[in-house]
Amino acid sequence: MMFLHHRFLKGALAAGVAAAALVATAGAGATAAPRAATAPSAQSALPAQAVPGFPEPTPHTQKAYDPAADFTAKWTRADARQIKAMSDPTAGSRQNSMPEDYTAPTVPQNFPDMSNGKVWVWDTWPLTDAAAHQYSYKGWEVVFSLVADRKLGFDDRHTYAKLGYFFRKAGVPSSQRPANGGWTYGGLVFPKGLSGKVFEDQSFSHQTEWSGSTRIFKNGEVKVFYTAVAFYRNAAGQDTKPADARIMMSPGKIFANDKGVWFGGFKTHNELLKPDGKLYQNGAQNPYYNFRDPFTFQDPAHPGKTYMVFEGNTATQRGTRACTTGDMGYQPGDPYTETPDEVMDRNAHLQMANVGLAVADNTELTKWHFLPPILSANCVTDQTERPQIYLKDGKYYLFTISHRSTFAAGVDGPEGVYGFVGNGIRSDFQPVNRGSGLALGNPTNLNFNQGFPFDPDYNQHPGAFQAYSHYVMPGGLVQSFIDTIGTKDNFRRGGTLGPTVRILIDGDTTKVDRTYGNGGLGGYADIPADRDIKPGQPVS
Ligand SMILES: OC[C@H]1O[C@@](CO)(OC[C@@]2(O[C@H]3O[C@H](CO)[C@@H](O)[C@H](O)[C@H]3O)O[C@H](CO)[C@@H](O)[C@@H]2O)[C@@H](O)[C@@H]1O
Repeated sequence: MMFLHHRFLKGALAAGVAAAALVATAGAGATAAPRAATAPSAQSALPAQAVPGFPEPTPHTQKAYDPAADFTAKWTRADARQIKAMSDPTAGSRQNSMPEDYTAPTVPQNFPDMSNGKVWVWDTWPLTDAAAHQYSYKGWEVVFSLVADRKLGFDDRHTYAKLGYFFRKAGVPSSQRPANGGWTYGGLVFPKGLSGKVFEDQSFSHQTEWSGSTRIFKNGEVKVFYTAVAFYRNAAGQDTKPADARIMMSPGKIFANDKGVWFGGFKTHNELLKPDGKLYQNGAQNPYYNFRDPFTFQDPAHPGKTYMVFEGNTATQRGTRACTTGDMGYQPGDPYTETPDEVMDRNAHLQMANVGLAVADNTELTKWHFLPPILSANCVTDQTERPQIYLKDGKYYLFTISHRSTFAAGVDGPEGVYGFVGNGIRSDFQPVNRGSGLALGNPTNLNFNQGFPFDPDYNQHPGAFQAYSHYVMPGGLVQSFIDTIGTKDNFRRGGTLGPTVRILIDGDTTKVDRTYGNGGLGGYADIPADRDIKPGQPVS
């Protein structure tokens, strides 16, 4: 069965009404901020060739700071412009095509379904310890996924999302697994009704569980970190989110026998954090604020402490003209520069993403406090989603995902993974790959000069929306879910995990490994554990 994809709808509607379509989507529960509240996108009115030349990326020192310090690295507009600089065939490009090194191979439309039609599946993460080692438990690999009933349209899934899990036998080579990865759907993780108790106003029309990470400790103890979101029906019959999202933690236990895996506990749901309006924007400041996707970890440089990165926004009132010269990031002599006022006149200041940092105040991980954000993308993009800290060769990588539609006026990039490298969890992070930040994008027929939103060339590539919500695993393996494959006249929605790909991470570069799997495409839903744990065994 095919569902009409809202992206293609927007593409067909063209720029004049696209902003209205975005507002409508947001009213139905989306948190992607429209670029302009009332007017059509300012960027669509730009001349076809708005960029006469390219700036250099902003220099970033990668210097490390104390995690509690008040230093926030910037992903600047000059940095983000490198995405175009390395892909535009006409404009003195560094590369003369969208570089294959940062582009995922195209996924075919005849993909298998990992849940065999039971549920829609999207954001997914493995069972790990605080160092991101992926554990099997008594010989079973386990993953956690946002799931929703297949009776819903795929784009309605966010409003009804719950946390589910899958398991499969560990230690089987990908080539010997069934095409869909061989996972068994275990059902929902939490007992019904508990994750929504945190909201003072219980009159929500529905309440959802968003992403997330799950950590394993000794004796089969697990802690699930997730985002609680409540939707309230307004007089016009739309679902809105007046209550701030909460970052939550619920402790439970994993059990397994030779037949499979199940969980107990999850009776207590602890509220850890809600946006404070000082470091992290809240709903009173912006109805389209983003606050979610906790990822917890320990930093070898700060033993005994547990940290969390999460998706946030700069804490200004929506519409505040808060972007600075530093957010632009241009250097003296750059052939192309913009002033903050120029870009804010085009509403770029409605896109104010950051990556947040918090630290636990107790060993039970039930009490936390905010630290200043580690990265801001003011006037660059509105969403830096599902951030994760990834340690390799003594470097600290910050990976995050971003939609094309959330880039600010005048900057652009494909759906995919963006990466930043530094020397600590708080660092002057340098965007990877020619200073752009693009680590792994969906394949596109990019023509960045046609303006937002959804230029026809972009949408004509069947892979432009093939994958989202990537998660970078040990060994550079990257898993993601399939969103839509095809063009507007012939497409198939996903709702299942796509083929795992591998990126080679080396210093400030990443590169798609096309020798991995079949031309770079590994097994579908292939999330291999790299450690096995028995009950009672300490987890490193
Ligand atoms: O389901 C919520 C979790 O999913 C994440 C990452 O996948 O957020 C994705 C996000 O985008 C989806 O909705 C958009 C608008 O409806 C749509 O344009 C996009 O294609 C979808 O992937 O979901 C929220 C809510 O709709 C939106 O703000 C995000 O961009 C993750 O961050 C959430 O925990």
